[in-house]
Amino acid sequence: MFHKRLLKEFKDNRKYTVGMVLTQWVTLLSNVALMLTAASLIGKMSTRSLSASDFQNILLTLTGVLLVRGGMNTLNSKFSFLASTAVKRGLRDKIYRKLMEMGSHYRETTATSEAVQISTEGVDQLEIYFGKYIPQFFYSLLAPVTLFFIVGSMNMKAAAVLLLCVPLIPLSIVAVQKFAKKMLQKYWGTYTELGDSFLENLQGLTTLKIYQADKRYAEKMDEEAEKFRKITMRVLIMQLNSISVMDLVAYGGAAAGIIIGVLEFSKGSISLAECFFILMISAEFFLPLRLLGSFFHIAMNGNAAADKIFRLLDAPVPKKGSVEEIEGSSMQFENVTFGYDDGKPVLKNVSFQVEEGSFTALVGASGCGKSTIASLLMRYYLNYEGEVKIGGIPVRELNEEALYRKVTRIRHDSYIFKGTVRENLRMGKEDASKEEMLWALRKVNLYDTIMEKGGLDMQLSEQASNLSGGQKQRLALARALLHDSDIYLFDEATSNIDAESENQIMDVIRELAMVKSVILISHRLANVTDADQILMIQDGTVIERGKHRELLAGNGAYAKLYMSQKELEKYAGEGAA
Ligand SMILES: Nc1ncnc2c1ncn2[C@@H]1O[C@H](COP(=O)(O)OP(=O)(O)OP(=O)(O)O)[C@@H](O)[C@H]1O
Repeated sequence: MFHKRLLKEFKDNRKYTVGMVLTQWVTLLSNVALMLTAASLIGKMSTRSLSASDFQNILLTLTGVLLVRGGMNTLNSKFSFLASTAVKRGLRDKIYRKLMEMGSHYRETTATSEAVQISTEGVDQLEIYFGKYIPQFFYSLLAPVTLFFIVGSMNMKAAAVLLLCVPLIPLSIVAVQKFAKKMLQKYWGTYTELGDSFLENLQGLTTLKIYQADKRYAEKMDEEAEKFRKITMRVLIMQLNSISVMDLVAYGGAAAGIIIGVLEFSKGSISLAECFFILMISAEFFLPLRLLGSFFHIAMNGNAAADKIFRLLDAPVPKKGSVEEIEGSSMQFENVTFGYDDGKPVLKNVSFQVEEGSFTALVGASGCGKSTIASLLMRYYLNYEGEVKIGGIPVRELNEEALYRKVTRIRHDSYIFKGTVRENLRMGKEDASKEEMLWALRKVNLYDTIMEKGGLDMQLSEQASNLSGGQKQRLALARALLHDSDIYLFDEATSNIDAESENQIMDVIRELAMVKSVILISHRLANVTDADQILMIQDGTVIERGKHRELLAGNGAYAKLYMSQKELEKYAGEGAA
């Protein structure tokens, strides 16, 4: 019935729940007063003993009831609003803080689309849960008992029949609940899956178009949408059916009470006025529970959403490091073994040292583990054996801010934000002066291009789609230069771009390597020949290490790969000529 954890987390909301129950109860009492007055009026009409003061009474009662109902409704809506906004704000705040705490690690437990869905629609589902369902639950217990005593004071038999029929509604709700819980979980699962593929397909639309796979994927998404439509329809059918069952019970119960009332009147046990009152009030025994039943499915949906929200809130947060300052900029891998979720080791007993201010290149076939090494240095994963150190301090102990001040990673798909060039550059250095920004643009040979397009105020579209691939990557490099960290990790920073941009970027990297510690991951071995050390990686293991000349002389895997690339580039060059 209730999500215990939700109630515990928001126990401050109890005062609003009490307020809502009380306002509904006072409204019920005022309705009873009105019905009693109306019933006595009818009674007097039957005995022809009606006087002018009776009309006055009913008018006064009616005005009083209207005023009380109006006041109570306003109060009720206010409490409902306060309860639901407190929950929505509280939960969204918790989700936000959790996501901030987890940083990029949140993706290990929750897909981005799911995080968005649960913090928007998921949280909205709880509005009715707290604002309507919970108070209605308690009011549904209070109302029939109150009415039992009022009707019981007139006729115990009718009151007992009405009260005994009331539990049939919750019984039907419990029966539906058993069936509904699984269905609603499935509904949410299908919903988030659909959101996931929608987001992914939208982001990859250009790729899908290029490979003419958009139609196939559209059909796949249609199938998923159809699956979602079917489960939504099943949920709606279940809700409608259960409301029909509740209606049957509610109106059946009220009819039973009315029949008893009429029989009692015909036996002379109650007056006509009392009979009329029972006739008018009997439905009130059931209406609160019936309304509860209609909120029930929304509440169950809220329960399923709450499960998802708490799964995110309970996800383990990677241990925060406490070291706030890193002195040196050397790097060490000491017997590091690591695998992703599937447990298969990607890095096997990797050890190497990068001296402060030196230039190290990581090379090897695709999938051998180069980027994984960069990810461990960036502290993206902590569940490895061995030790990864920066400046002699294990990265596990490093505070993320300190690490990001120390290390800048530039990937082949660096993210450029929609906005001006200035805004993007200032991500690298918040207080960068105009001169510094222009210096960085000159360094990466982008100054003239940007000046032609509006200078630092040039508007960049989403993902900088109004720049070429090479320009975009050079802008990312300019931003990284402004960051001015002691360590730079270039992770395939020159892949997929034109040769001119590649050469310009490589010139900057070489220059940078004279004053900073640089690790360069590159497929193209011609780019790494100047490195102080080259690590040749194969299947997650460092199989060769040394300078370019040493490795060539060794005639091992590196030498073979270098020669074969050289041959290929020679043929390509000749072909182009
Ligand atoms: N997030 C991840 N989850 C699971 N497996 C992953 C993940 N990232 C990489 N892998 C796997 O780990 C292995 C090493 O990947 P990694 O990206 O480190 O290789 P790489 O040498 O950088 O490759 P490339 O040169 O193609 O970029 C691959 O088999 C890859 O499939």
